[in-house]
Amino acid sequence: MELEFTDEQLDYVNSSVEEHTFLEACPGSGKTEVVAAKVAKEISSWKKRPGGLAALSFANSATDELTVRVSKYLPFGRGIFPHFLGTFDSFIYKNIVSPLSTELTNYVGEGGDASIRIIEPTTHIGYRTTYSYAKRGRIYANRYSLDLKNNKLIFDSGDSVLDKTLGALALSDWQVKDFIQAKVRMLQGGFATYRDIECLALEVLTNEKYQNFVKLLVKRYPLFIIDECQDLSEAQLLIFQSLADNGAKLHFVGDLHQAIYGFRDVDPAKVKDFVKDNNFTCLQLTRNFRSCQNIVSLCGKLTGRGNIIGNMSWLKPRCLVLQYNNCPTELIETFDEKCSGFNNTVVVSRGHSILNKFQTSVDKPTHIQNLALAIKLYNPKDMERLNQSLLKFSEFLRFHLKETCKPNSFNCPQSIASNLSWRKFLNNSLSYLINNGLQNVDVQWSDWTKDAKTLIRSLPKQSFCSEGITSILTPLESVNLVSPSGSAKLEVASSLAVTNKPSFQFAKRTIHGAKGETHGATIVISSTRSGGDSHWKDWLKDPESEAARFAYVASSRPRELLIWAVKTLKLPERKQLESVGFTIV
Ligand SMILES: Nc1ncnc2c1ncn2[C@@H]1O[C@H](COP(=O)(O)OP(=O)(O)OP(=O)(O)O)[C@@H](O)[C@H]1O
Repeated sequence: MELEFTDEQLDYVNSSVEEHTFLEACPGSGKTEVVAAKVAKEISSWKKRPGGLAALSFANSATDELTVRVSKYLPFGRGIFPHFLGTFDSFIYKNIVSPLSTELTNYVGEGGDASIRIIEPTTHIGYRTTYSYAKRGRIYANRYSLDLKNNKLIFDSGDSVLDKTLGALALSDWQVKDFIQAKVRMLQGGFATYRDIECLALEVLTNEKYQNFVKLLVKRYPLFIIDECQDLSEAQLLIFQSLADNGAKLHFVGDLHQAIYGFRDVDPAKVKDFVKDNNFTCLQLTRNFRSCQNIVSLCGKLTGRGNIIGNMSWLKPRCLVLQYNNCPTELIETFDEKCSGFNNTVVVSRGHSILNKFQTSVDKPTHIQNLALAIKLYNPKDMERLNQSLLKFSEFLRFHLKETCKPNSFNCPQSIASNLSWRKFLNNSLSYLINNGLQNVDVQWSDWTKDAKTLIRSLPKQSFCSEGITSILTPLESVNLVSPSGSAKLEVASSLAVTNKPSFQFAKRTIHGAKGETHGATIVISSTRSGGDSHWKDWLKDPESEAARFAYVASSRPRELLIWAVKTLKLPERKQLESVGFTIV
């Protein structure tokens, strides 16, 4: 269906590319469509060849979506070159760091190819500090990055306890040197994390030595359009500051009220300052085409934003609070009843542990429990369960293969080009494991694990594994699987306690996973205790906080019905929720 753009949307599509511009887009405002129309318009009338524009997103899925929509506006067969549509990470890797990789790292490569290999912080590699720290042994050089602006180390290993422990250390100069030297050795060996690539890009942009390169880079890419700009970290803002200082024009598009990546040093206040300091022209999209006004008004109160227009208001309440005594799963039948008739109901919560309650009694499955859950949930006739099953199996494999994986792709290793072939492999493997008896979970963990070990070791030899997949499965040939600690004599099925309730068909997402989605009805589950960012009281405490933004992102997903499921309320608490616009059921 062709959209008729609103005046606000057209203002952005027709905006000048000779000025820095910030398009503040409320939820459901058709931001992706508007950005696609803008990119296509600029491509069609582009006068700065051989330069091109760079339209950057933060996830591969967002880039794919943008590319499809841009192509729709362009004449058939029209290529994208000299323009760049891709992720921020791939842009700086390909256009800033790769051309200078040997100069930056001393990595000479092989056969004239000095491409740096990207690795994840969780990968085990041979580069470590010389000394041990915090009783955690020698630290892998890909577990941390260097914060050049503030002159400190940032620990970002994916293991929050380790990160906290190491982050709290008061390091002496010789210790900092040890960390830096390990990092230098890793870079010299041709490996880097995406955060290292950011550091190297900053080095290029700020070191006078590379001034001519930067001048050419800005000629090559005089315009940057950045989607979801609220997710820009401090280091990424520094990169854009240097590009702007050298003459590039920036278009930021996003919603500062949807910034939920505080854990990776993202602070929307910094983006706001950047926009102000660089005199951006500010435009707004204030029409929400997704949600009815009842939901839009409530969301406005969460983050103190009141000028958004939604779809038609309903007289019947569309924002409900349901109460549970101990566990939100008590409400499964009420959810069914309240959401019947709405397409696409999704249960959303801050973390996985609440969502897992709707599936299993295991809060944080270990890798062997992931394998058993994958087997137990496998059902090719039920897409939701099949996806859960493939995901759990891919997590099990990721743990054992230690490969660097692509995001949002069922942990598909970087070296496997096709996500689809990886998914097929996961499916074939599960079906192989099940056909060979692993679906019998009415046995003790010790027996089940023994069988699982034999079958997993034989996986690389199966005919459904392509050559590429077989080569990365080598670690499985000698894999050792053991029962979850203290559970060897317990029955697998009962200790997993997977919910088989057929009526509970709703999809489940964390708030991060639900970002950008549209639902018919959204059920947001609050945790039982406040004090973090997963409880409704945390969400209502301060409209400027990240907790409020979590509630905002989750609650702005539904078209028709928003439910918050909370632990039994006292009278003042009921009043508090009613004052935001909820009807307490
Ligand atoms: N001018 C328009 N007229 C009618 N519908 C529109 C218009 N612009 C956008 N829409 C519709 O609005 C809906 C929401 O758009 P979209 O999902 O792109 O929102 P978004 O801005 O990316 O939201 P969020 O930031 O919450 O992810 C889509 O179904 C889109 O087709």
